[in-house]
Amino acid sequence: MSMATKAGSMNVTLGSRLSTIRSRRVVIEKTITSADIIITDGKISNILPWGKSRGSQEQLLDVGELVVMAGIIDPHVHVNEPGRTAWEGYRTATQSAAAGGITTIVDMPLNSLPPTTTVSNFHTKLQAARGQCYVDVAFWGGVIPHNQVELIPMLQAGVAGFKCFLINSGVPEFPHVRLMDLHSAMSELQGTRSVLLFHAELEDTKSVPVTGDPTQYEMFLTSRPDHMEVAAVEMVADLCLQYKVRCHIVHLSSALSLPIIRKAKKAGAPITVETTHHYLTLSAENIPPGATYYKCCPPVRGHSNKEALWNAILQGNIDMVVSDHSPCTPDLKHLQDGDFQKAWGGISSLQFGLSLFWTSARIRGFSLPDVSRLMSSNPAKLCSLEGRKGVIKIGCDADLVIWDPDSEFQKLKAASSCVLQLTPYLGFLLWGEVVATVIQGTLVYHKGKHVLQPTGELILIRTVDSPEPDAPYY
Ligand SMILES: NC(=O)NC(NC(N)=O)C(=O)[O-]
Ligand SMILES: [Zn+2]
Ligand SMILES: [Zn+2]
Repeated sequence: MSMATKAGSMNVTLGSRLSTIRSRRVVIEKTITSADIIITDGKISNILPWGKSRGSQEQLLDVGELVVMAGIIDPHVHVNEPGRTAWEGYRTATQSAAAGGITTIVDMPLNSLPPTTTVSNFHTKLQAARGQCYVDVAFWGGVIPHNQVELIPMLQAGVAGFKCFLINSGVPEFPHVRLMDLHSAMSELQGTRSVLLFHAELEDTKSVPVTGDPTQYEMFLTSRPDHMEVAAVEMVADLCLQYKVRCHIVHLSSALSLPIIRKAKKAGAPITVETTHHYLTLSAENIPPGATYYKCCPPVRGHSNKEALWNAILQGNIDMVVSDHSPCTPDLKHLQDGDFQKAWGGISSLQFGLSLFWTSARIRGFSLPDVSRLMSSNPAKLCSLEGRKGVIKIGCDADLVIWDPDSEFQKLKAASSCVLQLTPYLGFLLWGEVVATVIQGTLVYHKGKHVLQPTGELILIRTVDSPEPDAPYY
């Protein structure tokens, strides 16, 4: 369903200044209401009943029945620039985000070279991002052994919080932490209101090495059993209760860890948890031999685990749904030999998150306000983006996503180079066959003007003051 047919009188030249956005379906917290969203100097200044705006008609964008809601915030994105830009850079990552209705991404501290583990490395990262962002970008700092002296300075420099690994991260320059490192990091962070994110898997020292055919997905899955996550989550929950520092479990893959998190929350631990689109969309039973583009850590597990994750979200036991967009160049995925043990662990889904989630959520009893809570407001709270001073967010002030949740399912079409350029096979082999809701447009705001980015072909509507044809907004 194209924007035009469903929208009202779109009598505004895209890329112009807007003072009102009118819709019959504006998602505001738990409600969906007909409203006029009033914009003053690029910020939402008021929300009036539908039709009540006194703004000029030329600056009115009436999107009819299309849904308008806060842009998606994805707090788990690996943008590997500088250093591994060929895996993913800011230009492609933020174009892909805009193509999928995501208006803020929070960039993980690893896979770029250098990793964001010192203030100086953070400044290198910021330098690399400037001038390439099509949506807003905030940044996580990294906790690794012996860098606790860098934590407060990184916080003061503007990172949104911190991330650490409890198991090999896959890149040598970001070593995982041991318990003693966590005690020093948590002591540093006590009282700062910051947050520490955990890749929660612990090496299984007791287990016998898994042998067998490395092209069989089952062998890889057996090598990373649920109890590696359960043991890690138990350790995080204990630390969280001990230090009362906000802790967040990233990419929860196993539902078996959920009772621990629920119990810790009840005991007063400031702990939250996310799961990802691939754990909610894919299941182990359907992963063919050698299909290493499905490899991620922790692994995609079985169908019944996937159903348990969906139930946990419905019951409010999982706080948010994110991408864990972790791309690499196709050669690193060992597509030729199909060796799951050797292949890079990471799945690219940034552009497709909202479509993937809504495609299943809409038939599982979720409402649009649920989507906004799970994919915008809760992630915003995680990263303290709701106005905490000091968190650096660069890019343009991207605000809203406009879409048609009732659109016929269509084959997901990679609109931006992020999925196509870097992982041509992976993007399509993994998601190309998925039919899902397509996002119509993302409203981004730049230098006094709103730009509606229709997705599909991701046409960047130039703002009148952008120097060259597809200049980045920032
Ligand atoms: N270095 C990575 O990007 N790792 C990521 N890889 C995955 N998830 O397979 C992650 O989030 O752990
Ligand atoms: Zn991880
Ligand atoms: Zn990750």
